[in-house]
Formats: sequence, structure tokens, C-alpha cells
Amino acid sequence: MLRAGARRVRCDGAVRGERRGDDQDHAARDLHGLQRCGRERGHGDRALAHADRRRGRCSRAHAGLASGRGTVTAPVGDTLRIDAALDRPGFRLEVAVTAEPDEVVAVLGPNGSGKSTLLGLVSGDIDPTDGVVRIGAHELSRAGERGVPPAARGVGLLGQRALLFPHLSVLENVAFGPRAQGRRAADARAAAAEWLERVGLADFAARRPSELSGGQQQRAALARVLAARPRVLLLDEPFAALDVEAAVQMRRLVREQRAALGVPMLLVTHDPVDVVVLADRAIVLDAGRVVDEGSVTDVLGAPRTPFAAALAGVNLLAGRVADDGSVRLRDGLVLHPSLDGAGVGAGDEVSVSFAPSAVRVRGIAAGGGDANDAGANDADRERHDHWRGVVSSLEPVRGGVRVVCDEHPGVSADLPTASALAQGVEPGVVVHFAIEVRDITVRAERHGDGAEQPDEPLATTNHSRDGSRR
Ligand SMILES: Nc1ncnc2c1ncn2[C@@H]1O[C@H](COP(=O)(O)OP(=O)(O)OP(=O)(O)O)[C@@H](O)[C@H]1O
Repeated sequence: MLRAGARRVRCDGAVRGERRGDDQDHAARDLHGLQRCGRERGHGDRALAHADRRRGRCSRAHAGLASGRGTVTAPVGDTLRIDAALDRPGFRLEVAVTAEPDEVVAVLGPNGSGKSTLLGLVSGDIDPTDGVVRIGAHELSRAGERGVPPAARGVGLLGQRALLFPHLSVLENVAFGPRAQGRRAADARAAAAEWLERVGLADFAARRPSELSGGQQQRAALARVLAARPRVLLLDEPFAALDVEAAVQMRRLVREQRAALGVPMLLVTHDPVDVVVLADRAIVLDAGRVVDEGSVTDVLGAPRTPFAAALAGVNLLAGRVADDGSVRLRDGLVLHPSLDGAGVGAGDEVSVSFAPSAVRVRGIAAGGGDANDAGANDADRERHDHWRGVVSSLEPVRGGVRVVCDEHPGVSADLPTASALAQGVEPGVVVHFAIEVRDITVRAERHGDGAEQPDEPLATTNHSRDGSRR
């Protein structure tokens, strides 16, 4: 069946998981090699030669997304659905994740939480132990059955390293996908030239990858993936190895292309900037389970998990709503945030989050007087929460210092370096903290869904940016 406007994709049973012929397997391996490997010198030449021979022998042999006779509909614009589990010794990934067409879902989580395993289920590197992976109505894999081979899935993968074929020109690298899919050399080159134009590399088409900067190589890799017209795009920390400027350009490029692509995308990253710039939704994995999911604003703005809090650079603390509507944190600090919309009442356990930069820090004048409190009127007290503490640590953060006090070790507060110096904020001194209550977010604490329950206040400094726990 063909649907108007849908991209026609050769199937021959591939997307139904049926056995395919040798020619197709060759082509599939070639394209998969293109997307995943590119390491082996000579692989690209051999693969191109395969593609050429294949065309001569069998005009119906296509890899991945080629169109041709006997095609079935596999439209761009299908939803990716992963409702599957994978067992390994000591680890089980069990997830239900969907990504709509034109939606970027950020996959977040600490090291070893299962992010790569999730991508592997989609790319076909790993078969599920239970469940199914689908694009639209097409099953890519089902537990216990032979899945669609990786290269026939129409899944594009852009990783940290460009992995271009070193001995091919940039143009030939990008043309590789269309050629492996059975397009004529002239067409494939024309398509490659168009993609190079789109990624701003038109003038570099004749160069070898080694003659490009890291950022340019990654742009060429993006062009190569997109020239293969994927139905799903997997982005596995694609900007992590780039310098700041190149990463900015690549993010912009991916953002520009995503609308044109109209395919579901999974983005694995440890960088909150990637999430904010590119993602529509985020899921947080921990020990193989989805422990939080929602809009980026929800997941990073009002995090439920220590990992998301660390990624977003916010304080995340556990507490309980008191009878008077205040929130008593486990370390004894009492705050008065609005509970509107949080769906919680007296006695409920909650997560409280706020940015360290939202906390004002003032040194207390010698003699114990508290300048802030002294000046605070009733209206001010209603708008702010105040507390004092003895500074236990100072650590540098961009543009300033992060202050933690003995009494509330889960609460970080940031202030400009000049301000810290001027006020004599240093370890051992007593300081005054204040926060506007409107800057505090409260969410109902979840129970029974596998979410990590913080039993201590969890400081933003407990996790490194790469997700490892310190
Ligand atoms: N090939 C493998 N064989 C056995 N166990 C594996 C294999 N690959 C990963 N694992 C284990 O599976 C679990 C999930 O690993 P995975 O690579 O998916 O995590 P991740 O979230 O991608 O981590 P990172 O952020 O470090 O890349 C870990 O416990 C890991 O040790």
C-alpha cells in the first residue's frame, strides 16, 4: 500500500523482519558499516565496489531507505516505540519510550544507566529479551524473533566521532549512503553535494577528512547520515568532542535540519545545553528504568532525580508539607513556597528545587547583627525565606563561587567572586541566605515507580557533569 506524500521505502520483508537475499544483506552491511564503523581502511572502497556490483547484478537490491519496484510504505513521520526489555548479568533495561515524528527526546542518566543499550535496541545492535521495537506499524525487533538487520532499519546514528572513511573525499563519504542504497553515482554525488551545501561544507567537497577540522568532520558526518534519509535519528553525544564554538554551530545545524527531517530523534547527552537547545522532551534513566520523563522544562526545571538536578545545576531536596502549608526539609530548613498546582497537601512528601543562583548570600556584620533580617519588613518576609549558616565550603563555579554551609549541606548558593570577597564570605564565617519563595519549585514525590528517593538533601555538587557520582 502506498500513501500519498509518504516516502517510499523498499522493504522486501526487511521491515517485517523476514529473511532477505544475499544482495540485500551485502548492501545492508555496507550501509551499516558506513554508519557505525568507518574505522577500517579499505572498508569504504570495498563497500562502494559492492554497491556498484550489486547495481549491475540486481537492480532491486537496496539498502536501508532506497526506493524501487515492489516497495511498501514506510513513511517518514512514523512514531518510534520502544516497549522492550534487555537482560544482562546484573543489569536489566526495561523501558516504554516513544518519540513522535519531529520530536527530539533527550535520554539522560548516570553512567551505566542504560542509555547506549536503549540506542542499541533501536539501531539493531542488540535484540530485546522481551517486548518489541517499532517504527510506526513496522516491527524492527521482537523478543525471540530475528529482527530487521541494522542497516535495513533506516536508523541514522551520529556519535561523538565522525568516523569518516579517511581515504575517500568528503563528497564520496557523503555520497556513500545514497550509492549503497542503489542510486546512480551521478545522483548520489548530486545529493551529497546538496547536503554538503546544507551543512556549509560545499567548498570542502574534494578534501580528505584529515584536511578538515574536528567540527567540519562532524558536519560532514551529519551530512552523511542525513543523505541516507533516515526514518529515525540517534544522536549519541554528537557534540561532546567538539570545542565550544564548533558545538554551537553543530547544535544550530541539527536544530535547523530537524524540522526538514520530520523524524523521531533520541539524543543521548550529558550536556544540559544540548537538552535546552534541541530537545522537546526528556527521559531520565537510572539502573535501566525510566525514573522521570516530561517536558524539558519539567525534567530540568523542577527535577525529581538527583541526576537531573545535577545536570540542571539546581538544588534538589526532599521534604514534607507541614500542617501550616510550609515545607519542612529533612535537614530541618523550613521554606514557604507556593503549593499551587503541585497537587500536594499537609503530610505529603515533596521534592523541592531551586537554582543556587536564586539564593542571595550576605556576610553578617561583626557582632552578630543580621543586616538582611534587620531590614526585612513583613512583606519582605512573606516573599522570602531566610536562614543562616556557617560556611563549610567554597568552590569555583563559572563567574563566581558556590557556597555551602554546615547546617544545610544540601543547599548550594552562588554569588559573584567580587561579592564574596567584599563580604568576607569564607569557610568558618556565618552568612545569611535568602531566597524569593517564587523561585522555589515543589513537586509531589513519586513512590513505587522506581524513582530514586533522596533520603538526604542532595547538593548540586554531588554529581559530575559526565554523570559519574563523586
Ligand atoms: N557488551 C556488554 N556486555 C555486558 N554488559 C554490558 C555491555 N555493554 C554495557 N553493559 C552493561 O550494561 C549496563 C548499561 O550500560 P550502558 O552502556 O547502556 O550505559 P550508559 O547509560 O550508556 O552509560 P555511559 O553514560 O557510561 O555511556 C551497564 O551495567 C554496563 O556495564
